[in-house]
Amino acid sequence: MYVVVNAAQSVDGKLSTRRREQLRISGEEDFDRMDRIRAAADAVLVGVGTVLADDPHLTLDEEARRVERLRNGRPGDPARVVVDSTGRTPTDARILDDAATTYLLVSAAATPERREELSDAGAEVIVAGEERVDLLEGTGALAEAGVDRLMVEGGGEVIYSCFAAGIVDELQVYVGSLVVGGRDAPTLADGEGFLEEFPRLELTGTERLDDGIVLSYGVEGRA
Ligand SMILES: NC(=O)C1=CN([C@@H]2O[C@H](COP(=O)(O)OP(=O)(O)OC[C@H]3O[C@@H](n4cnc5c(N)ncnc54)[C@H](O)[C@@H]3O)[C@@H](O)[C@H]2O)C=CC1
Ligand SMILES: Nc1nc(O)c(N)c(N[C@@H]2O[C@H](COP(=O)(O)O)[C@@H](O)[C@H]2O)n1
Repeated sequence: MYVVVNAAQSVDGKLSTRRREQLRISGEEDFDRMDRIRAAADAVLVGVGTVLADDPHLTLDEEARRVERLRNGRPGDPARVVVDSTGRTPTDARILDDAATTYLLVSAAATPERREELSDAGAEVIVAGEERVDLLEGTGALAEAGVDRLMVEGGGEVIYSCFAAGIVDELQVYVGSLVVGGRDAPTLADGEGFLEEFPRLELTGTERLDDGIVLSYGVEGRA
């Protein structure tokens, strides 16, 4: 499976404010670029923190659906994936509507009753891990379900875990021209943080879009 992480951050590395409310960092050109990455993916993944904060839909806009998905011979939207150990995704979340398949990666900590409720709400529930979702196991199950190319949109906890699990092949970051600040505001990679064996990146491209810049990286050690 090929994994591409895409996110938008402020100049000081924040994904949103300390209140964790959705913050528009990208402009129109960058949202179009994001849509093209979504269109090329078999599935788009976020953490439950993002679902609770943003209630995202994670579908394509009409133009991306028409041009990109059809061009790749795969009409329709990519699947949606939520990393959600205990099954906190609300059953009326937009991500559970019938616009596309939605996989919920839960752990054994999600009760059978909660798994059934989420399944009744339309989710394909996959159990991976004991306490927290085990991303290697979870992405392995997604690969078995036919996901060859996965886009990770965030937030900071899940992006960190993807790097820690060693599954990231490519990182694209849009750096918007604003300062957000706040020691408790989510950043591109939160979690525990690395003390050694930092993921090393190779800068593969830069592009000015809107009033910001896209930085593209490959991850060293990934073919
Ligand atoms: N600017 C951007 O591009 C984006 C911004 N955001 C922002 O990020 C914020 C949400 O980010 P976070 O709070 O970091 O939440 P998150 O979306 O990264 O979800 C983290 C949660 O997922 C669950 N989880 C289960 N297994 C896990 C594992 N193995 N590793 C990590 N998490 C696991 C935990 O409950 C954890 O708290 C919101 O403010 C949202 O608006 C989110 C996506 C993109
Ligand atoms: N690329 C990007 N730029 C921003 O400025 C953002 N705030 C985000 N957030 C992500 O986009 C999701 C919204 O998806 P829908 O429009 O609901 O499909 C949100 O949940 C974040 O993942 N991304």
